[in-house]
Amino acid sequence: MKNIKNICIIAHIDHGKTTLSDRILEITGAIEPRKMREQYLDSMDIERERGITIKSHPLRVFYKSKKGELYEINIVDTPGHVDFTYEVDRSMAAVEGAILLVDATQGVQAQTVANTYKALEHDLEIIPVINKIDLPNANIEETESEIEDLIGIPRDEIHKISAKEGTGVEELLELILEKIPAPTGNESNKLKALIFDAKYDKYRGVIIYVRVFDGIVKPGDKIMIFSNRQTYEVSEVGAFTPEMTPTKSLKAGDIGYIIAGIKEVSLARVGDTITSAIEPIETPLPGYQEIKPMVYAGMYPGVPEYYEELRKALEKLKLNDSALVYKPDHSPALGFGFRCGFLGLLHMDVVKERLTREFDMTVILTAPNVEYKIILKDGTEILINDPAKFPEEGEIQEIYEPYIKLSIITPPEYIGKLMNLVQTERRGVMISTENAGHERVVLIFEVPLAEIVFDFFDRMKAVSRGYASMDYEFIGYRKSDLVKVAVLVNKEPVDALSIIAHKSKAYTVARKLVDKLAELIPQHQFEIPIQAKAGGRIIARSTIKALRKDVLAKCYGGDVTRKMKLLEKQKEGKKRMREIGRVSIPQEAFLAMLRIGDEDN
Ligand SMILES: Nc1nc2c(ncn2[C@@H]2O[C@H](COP(=O)(O)OP(=O)(O)OP(=O)(O)O)[C@@H](O)[C@H]2O)c(=O)[nH]1
Repeated sequence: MKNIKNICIIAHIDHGKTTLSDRILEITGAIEPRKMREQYLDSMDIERERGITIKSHPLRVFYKSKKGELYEINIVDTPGHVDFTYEVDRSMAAVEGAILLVDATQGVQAQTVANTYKALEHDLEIIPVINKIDLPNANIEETESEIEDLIGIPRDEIHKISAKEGTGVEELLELILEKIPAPTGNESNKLKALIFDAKYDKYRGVIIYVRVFDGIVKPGDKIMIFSNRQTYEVSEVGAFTPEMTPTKSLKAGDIGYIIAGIKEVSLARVGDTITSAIEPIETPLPGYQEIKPMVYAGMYPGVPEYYEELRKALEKLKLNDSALVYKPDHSPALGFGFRCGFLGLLHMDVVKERLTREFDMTVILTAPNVEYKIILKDGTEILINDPAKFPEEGEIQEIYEPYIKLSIITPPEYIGKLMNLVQTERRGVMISTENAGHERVVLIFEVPLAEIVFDFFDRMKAVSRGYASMDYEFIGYRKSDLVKVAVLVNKEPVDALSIIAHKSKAYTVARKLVDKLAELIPQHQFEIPIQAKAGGRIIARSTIKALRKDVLAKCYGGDVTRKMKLLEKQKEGKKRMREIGRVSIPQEAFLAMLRIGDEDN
């Protein structure tokens, strides 16, 4: 087993992870250069379009060292987005070492630091690597200072490469052999394997990505998934070369996949342990957690009759997305739908896009929310993630909201604007600042999660001209002074539009919300008042003036087909509207809350 090395690559988006993997595949001759791109990059369209990799395949290559010894190197991917922190953690539990890859033109970013700390917690051996040294604007010395200051690795240990041109990549492979410890574990022990990812395949069911710590697993074996005690018979095991290639077995130290007729990914969750059904181990691998959603939103079919279709689509999505949770819900305004939980806003967008692309479903999503903990006057504690279901003010004793530790890395010139954004606009409190090299500062804040789930990322990028990067972690619930702001359209409450706001901001938020709604809801034949109500009082009001014009008036004298077209167009538009009382509310209005910051940008 001493000739196996298992590693992950920690890198910020675009710092060159894929390019480095490609080069390694090429150098080790795992794949013909001509075939490489299409084969390796088989991730989802959405990921490509947004320029992020949520997760790609692990890789297994064989490398003959300069001394002539043959090694198996397994490279596991770590997703580069804060929504998927738990998956990063589990991927790290599957390996013994990490390559910390930093772009010489961009320097160290927040996510890179967070993931490096995580690697240190897992006791991984870290090899720091500066990439893109071929570029004329590479700032190698400054990047070295940043790595030294932020991570505490001396600069003479930092390796330099150009993943694009291949410079230093072979030396990097030698460094991996030299520095990364071989996996420990014993083939003759009982089977103990960690699930670090799972994908759903239409034809083959769930494909589990595993790291075997002890024992051997092969086709025909009966395995058990530890947390739910379900047993399955293994039909295939294999390695990622990079395409899935069946092997006779997977042994202690190996990374590979198992197929065992599992029907949905939620039965084989990331972090769970696989053991033998005949001779199970007693204690599972540490670190398994049920994934908990951070952000919730209501999801309703664009047309009410499509409820059943939406239910089926969500069921299918859930087959390969174990982090998605949903339960049936009903809103007086929007009818039957679902309350869905997501890991974060990126995850929410991915789900929404997949519904559109893969199932041709248009959905109405309400503004995302965090989950509040409420202590009622009678002492009961409840968790609420839907503002519409907030108890009456008179029943509430105390409200607690989730807080996060937010770290932002930025060039010093943007400190003022960022502090203003976090402290003045988002109720954040600064905890510390620290210099990293000469050109970067790390700012640490504590902020309510609710304040960053909306448009924080975009605002941060805007005020820092794209230079700041962020990362956050959940730190617990804190008592807070919050109120529900309900919205009435034409005197009727529209539950799906209600929001939770801090008391100090309720007036401003309510004002902006009613104004935005007045912009987004089209004029009708009558005047429509839009009111915001909090603590039993109307705190803001806006009015949509009555429409006097007849739509067909402008067609006067025109031919009948033109009139028909116009009416047809109106009908199309109506599909995306919801009738609340006598008022048609377009889908955008339900996300008005997300857009009230638009004019400040
Ligand atoms: N000049 C130069 N460009 C590089 C080098 N390495 C990567 N690049 C370029 O940097 C860009 C991003 O590289 P990727 O390998 O896609 O980065 P990544 O980290 O995999 O990005 P994500 O998968 O989106 O997280 C691409 O345009 C690469 O061609 C290098 O050593 N030199």
